[in-house]
Amino acid sequence: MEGVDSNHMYGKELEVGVRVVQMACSLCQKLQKGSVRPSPEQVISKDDDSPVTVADWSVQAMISWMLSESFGRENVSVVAEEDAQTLSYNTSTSLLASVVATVNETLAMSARFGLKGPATPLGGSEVLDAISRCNSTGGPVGRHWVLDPVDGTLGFVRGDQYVVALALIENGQVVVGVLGCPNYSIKKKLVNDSSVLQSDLWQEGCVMYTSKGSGQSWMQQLVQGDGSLEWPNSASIIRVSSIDNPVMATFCEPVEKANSNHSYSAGIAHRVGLRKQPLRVYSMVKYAAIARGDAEIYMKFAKAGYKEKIWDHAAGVVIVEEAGGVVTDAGGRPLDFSKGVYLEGLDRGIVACSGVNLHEKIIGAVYASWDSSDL
Ligand SMILES: Nc1ncnc2c1ncn2[C@@H]1O[C@H](COP(=O)(O)OS(=O)(=O)O)[C@@H](OP(=O)(O)O)[C@H]1O
Ligand SMILES: [Mg+2]
Repeated sequence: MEGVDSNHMYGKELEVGVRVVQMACSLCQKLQKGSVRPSPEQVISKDDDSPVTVADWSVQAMISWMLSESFGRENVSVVAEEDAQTLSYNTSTSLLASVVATVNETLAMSARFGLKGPATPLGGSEVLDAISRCNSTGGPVGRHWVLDPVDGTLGFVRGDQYVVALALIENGQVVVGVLGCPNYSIKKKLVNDSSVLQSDLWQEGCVMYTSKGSGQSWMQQLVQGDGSLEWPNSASIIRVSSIDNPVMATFCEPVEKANSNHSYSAGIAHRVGLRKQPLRVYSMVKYAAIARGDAEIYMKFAKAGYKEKIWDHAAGVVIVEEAGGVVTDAGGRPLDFSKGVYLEGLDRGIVACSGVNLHEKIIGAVYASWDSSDL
């Protein structure tokens, strides 16, 4: 019952990654549940109409700062979703103040997560600097951290599923993946005792992680309350589902029709004989569900012209693969993380499956139906 330890390849990167993602989840939970939950005016619309909140900027600042501290600023290249422009406007003083307060409150808990915080609280310019440093564009050479501070921001704002996603790419390959899922519970063992509420048997939130080539993905509980993170820790190996009969399979897809064509995926589902209603879930929790065997298929077919970003997939893909699953584009080719910020050359969409049989069926159905679709 122990997680991958620091003797493992990428041991230090994995350990620091898990620690900072745990800390980031704690930050997000406080914001999502607490009195400081973002008010509507603190949910800002970006140029692509997607929302951004204090949580997105605070997580990015905190993780960027911690990675620099742990590996040396000059060695760290981070490709991440947010920039600091909006926060730097004169009109954003109170927004920046909220971010700075949230970052410092979180960094003050560093010791509980086995990390070292700053000697004195960070100022506004240091926080802006930490966010802006994550402007790397990645590429085929060297090491690049890839961060989606809050993936599924809509889910976060609505009190639903979201993740903190951190990955490390080395020479174009995803080598470490960490997914923090604050609202995706771990089911504890069922207890045959009527005095115990079943709802008390669920532990809130989990963190999944892996390193490439380990052949194993792991899941641990989210640190709750005043708890501390132990490492190597008590974690469980997760494995994809063994179901390969389409009749029994569950498929998941994005909640928003704007992000994936629901009627096209329904057509694919019909062709391969999937019977269950789709599980519509915000964020990379869809990859998490495949990795731990709660669903068998994840399909995403974005509108023509939309370019998928590496931070929306990197951590989820490696965790699914190491848990025994298959992830490709809709043409059946591996996703290419070596081309910078975007998954360049992506063919039609993304298909993640628990095994090769289901995967072959879905890809076959895409080839058989694409020309008659309006995508
Ligand atoms: N037009 C369009 N098409 C496809 N994908 C888009 C599009 N616009 C945005 N995005 C990206 O989708 C991320 C959310 O994807 P999800 O799978 O979680 O979708 S959904 O929220 O469940 O509908 C979302 O991630 P976050 O911004 O981190 O929430 C975006 O990066
Ligand atoms: Mg995202």
